[in-house]
Amino acid sequence: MKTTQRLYEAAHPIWEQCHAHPFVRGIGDGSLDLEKFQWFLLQDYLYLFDYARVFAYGVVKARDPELMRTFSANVDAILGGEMKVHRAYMARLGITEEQVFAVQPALSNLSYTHYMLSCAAAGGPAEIIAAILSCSWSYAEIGQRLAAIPGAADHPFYGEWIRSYAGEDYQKTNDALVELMDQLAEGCTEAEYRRLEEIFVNCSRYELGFWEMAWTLER
Ligand SMILES: Cc1ncc(C[n+]2csc(CCO)c2C)c(N)n1
Repeated sequence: MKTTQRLYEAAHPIWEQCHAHPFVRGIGDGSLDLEKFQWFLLQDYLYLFDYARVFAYGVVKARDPELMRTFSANVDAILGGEMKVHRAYMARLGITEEQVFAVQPALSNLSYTHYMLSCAAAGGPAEIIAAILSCSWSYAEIGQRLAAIPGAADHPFYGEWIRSYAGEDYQKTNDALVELMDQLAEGCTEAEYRRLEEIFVNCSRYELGFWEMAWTLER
């Protein structure tokens, strides 16, 4: 069985809780409170800077120049591309970047990003991709599932969010990370695999916590 298939199965029950979470369902049926989405957006914007830093650790730790380029391209894509959707929503909601940086990260957010950063600092490229993958992959699946709900992708407010994660570009970016995880885990021992699974499952737990943080407006 592929490494990523094992990882997927290990995290599956937590991912199902993400799909069933009222925040995610609310994006799908358009009923989500704007206040909750706005809080999510502010927290997520802060999250993305640390997420980019996790990839930056990959640039430092990679021995192979091609892998270095991959990590570097991801840093660039997050700081440029991923943040475009956020900035577009911030413009619609009248939020400036200065206002975002004045916000304190919720502990669920801070704990999540610091966990990823500590895994990246202690580990190598495989641990870094394991830490990054549940974020990328779970959003790819959430985007696809939400886009399959009739009318959801055409919602005047939440449609753009759904289309960006369900879109081909984003799905391809995620597929490349899934493939990279399998490459980097090739030939690893069972003990090394267990460490990757521990990281992947913990990050999935943090993903669930992030939805809950936004839903409860955790300060
Ligand atoms: C809490 C949280 N988890 C996942 C993502 C999704 N995400 C973050 S960066 C990126 C680009 C691919 O590496 C994607 C899809 C998010 N925005 N916020």
